[in-house]
Amino acid sequence: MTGFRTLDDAELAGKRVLVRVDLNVPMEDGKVTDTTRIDRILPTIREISQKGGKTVLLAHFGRPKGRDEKNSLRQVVPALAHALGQPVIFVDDCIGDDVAKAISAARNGEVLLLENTRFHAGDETNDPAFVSALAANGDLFVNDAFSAAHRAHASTEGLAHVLPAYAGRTMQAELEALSAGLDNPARPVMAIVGGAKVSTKLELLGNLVKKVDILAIGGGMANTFLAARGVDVGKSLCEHDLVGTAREIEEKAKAAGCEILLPVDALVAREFKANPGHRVVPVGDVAADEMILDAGPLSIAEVVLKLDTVRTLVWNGPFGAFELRPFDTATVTVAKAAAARVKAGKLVAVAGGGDTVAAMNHAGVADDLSYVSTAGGAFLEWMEGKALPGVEALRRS
Ligand SMILES: Nc1ncnc2c1ncn2[C@@H]1O[C@H](COP(=O)(O)OP(=O)(O)O)[C@@H](O)[C@H]1O
Ligand SMILES: O=C(OP(=O)(O)O)[C@H](O)COP(=O)(O)O
Repeated sequence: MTGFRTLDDAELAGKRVLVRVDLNVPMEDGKVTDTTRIDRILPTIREISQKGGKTVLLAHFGRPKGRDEKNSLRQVVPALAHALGQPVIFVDDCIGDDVAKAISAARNGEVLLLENTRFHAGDETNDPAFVSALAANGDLFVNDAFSAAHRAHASTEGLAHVLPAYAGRTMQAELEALSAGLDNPARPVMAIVGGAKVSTKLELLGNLVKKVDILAIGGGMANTFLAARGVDVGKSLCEHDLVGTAREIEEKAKAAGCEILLPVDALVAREFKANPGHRVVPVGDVAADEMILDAGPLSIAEVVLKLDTVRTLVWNGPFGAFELRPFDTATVTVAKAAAARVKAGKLVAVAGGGDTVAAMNHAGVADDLSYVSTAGGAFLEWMEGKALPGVEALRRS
């Protein structure tokens, strides 16, 4: 890979190597339910250990406001240690003397995981004092978190300016695979954007509609667009204060000649749990106390038909609450349809995002798509053609 220093360029023996990774993994009852993000960082950690460095992992989990046990990275330790096949030393802060002592006590080749960087406000504000406090415990910085590279945070961007900085093996692999698959995508291109992170992903659809021919919208994102069209979505996940933005995106799509597909029917329920009483309704018939939890059969059929008209698919965000049956139906059906077309050589399909990867694994197609990225928001911003702060900071000056 040109333009970046990689682990090939780093002198690692005896060094304290701060490695930014993405451990924002799907969890249920305190257990990791999809280990893809963990599995992808293993090559970097193992290489640092083999070359005699101490790996000091930095990561965020969730979007905490201050310290909160629910978002502690301690709960990720068993899955990480199991995948790595060696113990992981957990330190319950990411800056300060206790961190320094734990690193100094560790032997070369050992692996430490520091507590959630977002427990300190300075991470997200990229506060220079917090950057210095993080940097005090490292000799080198390796960024292996492509999926968090759209964030200009202290642990993703700031550190690269104060320590010798290198791209990790996953960062390298993601950039190479996305460039190879999508730099000049075969047209027409369809994007599917769903999921729950409506406010952070809605804005970027305004640019995405200029890059793709069809945009199929699902999940909480679709509910916000439906509300913008005057549909009553009941208790559904929906950012009502963003309906103006949704309308603007529809206008931009029209101007750019991008077709927007919204669900015409839905699976609705009164409770957010597996196998509740649910019904299939046209989107105009959602009762005030019901939630849309998945796209309905007509909507699924429309998306599957469109797959036959496009040559490239990019996908972030599930169509529904796929962790709960039967609200995995739309995501699983479309995933299988995409995988079949990839297998037949008719489609290049790239899917990405922490929960999207889990959904593709759940559908049993993760190995059948053209590429599965660990990144969701970062992947969409990369698709838009935006410079990602975490990547830009790694470029050789
Ligand atoms: N209609 C819906 N209502 C509530 N949650 C939904 C709905 N559709 C999808 N979701 C949720 O969206 C989450 C994934 O969203 P997001 O974090 O944006 O995806 P990713 O991590 O792949 O980028 C899943 O946990 C899923 O349950
Ligand atoms: O899970 C992540 O992104 P994704 O949901 O877009 O895949 C990353 O860890 C970034 O998390 P953030 O969107 O809270 O900054």
